[in-house]
Amino acid sequence: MANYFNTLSLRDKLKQLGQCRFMDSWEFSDGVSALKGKKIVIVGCGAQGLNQGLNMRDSGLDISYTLRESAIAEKRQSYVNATENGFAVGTYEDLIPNADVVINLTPDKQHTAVVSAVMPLMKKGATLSYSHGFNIVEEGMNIREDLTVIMVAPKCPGSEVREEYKRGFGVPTLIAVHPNNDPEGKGLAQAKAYAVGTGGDRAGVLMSSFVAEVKSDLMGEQTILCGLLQTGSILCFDKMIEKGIDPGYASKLIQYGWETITEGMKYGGITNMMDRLSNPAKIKAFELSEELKDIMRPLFQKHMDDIMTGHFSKTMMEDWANDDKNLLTWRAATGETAFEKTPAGNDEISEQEFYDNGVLMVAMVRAGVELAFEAMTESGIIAESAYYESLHETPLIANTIARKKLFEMNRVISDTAEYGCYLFDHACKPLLADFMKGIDTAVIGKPFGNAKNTGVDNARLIAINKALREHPVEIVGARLRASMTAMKPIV
Ligand SMILES: NC(=O)C1=CN([C@@H]2O[C@H](COP(=O)(O)OP(=O)(O)OC[C@H]3O[C@@H](n4cnc5c(N)ncnc54)[C@H](OP(=O)(O)O)[C@@H]3O)[C@@H](O)[C@H]2O)C=CC1
Ligand SMILES: CC[C@](O)(C(C)=O)C(=O)O
Ligand SMILES: [Mg+2]
Ligand SMILES: [Mg+2]
Repeated sequence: MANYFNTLSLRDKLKQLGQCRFMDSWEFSDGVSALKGKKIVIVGCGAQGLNQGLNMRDSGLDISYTLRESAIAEKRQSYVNATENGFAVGTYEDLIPNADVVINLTPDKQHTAVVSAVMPLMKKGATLSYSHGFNIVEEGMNIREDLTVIMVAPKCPGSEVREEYKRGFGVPTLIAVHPNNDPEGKGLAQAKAYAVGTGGDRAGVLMSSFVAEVKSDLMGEQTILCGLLQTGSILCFDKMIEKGIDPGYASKLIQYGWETITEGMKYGGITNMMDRLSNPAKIKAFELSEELKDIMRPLFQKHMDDIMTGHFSKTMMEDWANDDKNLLTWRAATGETAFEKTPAGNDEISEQEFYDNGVLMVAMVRAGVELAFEAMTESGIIAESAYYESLHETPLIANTIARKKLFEMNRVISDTAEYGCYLFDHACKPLLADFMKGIDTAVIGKPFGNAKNTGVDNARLIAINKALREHPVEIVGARLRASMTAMKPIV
């Protein structure tokens, strides 16, 4: 199998990378009808499998789960997830031959083996679905010609897919039909119905391509979404300890700080997050983030380049072939970091204090979101997609750190995201070593500035506000957030 993206002509690469249209809510007026009464079988019952299945069943669809025989025999967690929630569970032989739609929600590493096993059992004209296109785009998996191949990719962790649905809403979702596998022309209707089933249509759906999803998803998760949050957590924590801040306080400031400051960003973009700081602190955060952008830009560009050329996927697949040696070593090392091992203290930290004492964290978030967005859009990924994979998803990942630190984040995200996160983190920490030497508690751990002297230069403040507000991620973000709010009352 050859990397599918690399087999495309430049023209086709650019066409598929640039495929992205924000769909109107009227385009979902048929609801789940294209899937109503169809036998839908999900392979795997993990982070995405369980939560997508629960939503689709609540939306009136016929859902059952197929698991590998060992998972059923040993009553593993996936078996418990499915059976405790009242779903029928069976082997591939039991369920796949009657399935109209097979949804592959196993880890990316397993896709070639799983798809090779289920494909011969699938009935003629059935549909195979993914929530991430790695297998098709990076591994070049060829699917039987009579099968339709679609993708419905929620832009968030599985836990949020369920929580948002229960709130009567959904999470932004990207849908796609593989151009090589749409023999009956039904792929789009089924993908739309699936997005309605998970609640994705209520939050906004991007009509995209397998290629655009893979390249943007990999970039987001490696850099701002997971990689930089991991690097930032470790560096900020270690700096506070070096400077004598109470370890319990430092641990708490980081663990809950990302969630709090990115909540401000969720509502009003980088502009609002920065506006939560005092004027002198905002100017300092802007200066730090400019410096961070200059230092980290080549690393963000390298990740984007390695994703585009297939170098990243090639090296990760080498680790798959090596029994995940790197992944497992890096996972264990993360568990040993001082931040991970220091419990959060009992100090009360007010919402505003997370901003005031976390100026460096604000600067890191701004730098990371803008750099990721810039690297993606410079490479032909459309702004809407780049927004979801940078600014939009950062607060959702920050929530996982608030639950149980980096361990929880890396458990909830896919193994593919986890691998890329460590790769970025290992390159980024040394890159920021000199920068961190100049950092003290004025920007992490203690309030910035002197409460008695809050004066700033007007012209400088105006120029900074303009730069923040006019960044393209803010322009597209304001539009997308407005349409998400407009969609909510339709529910
Ligand atoms: N994690 C997330 O939030 C997101 C994930 N995605 C994508 O969704 C897909 C699923 O990822 P995720 O939910 O993280 O996966 P998980 O690791 O959470 O779940 C994997 C499931 O697959 C089963 N499984 C593992 N290996 C095999 C195998 N060889 N054969 C059959 N079943 C197997 C596991 O069961 P058992 O081991 O018991 O057999 C488990 O039920 C991936 O393509 C991922 O990129 C997309 C968006 C976000
Ligand atoms: C950010 C990581 C992710 O892409 C996701 C939750 O969207 C993943 O692969 O887990
Ligand atoms: Mg993702
Ligand atoms: Mg991913």
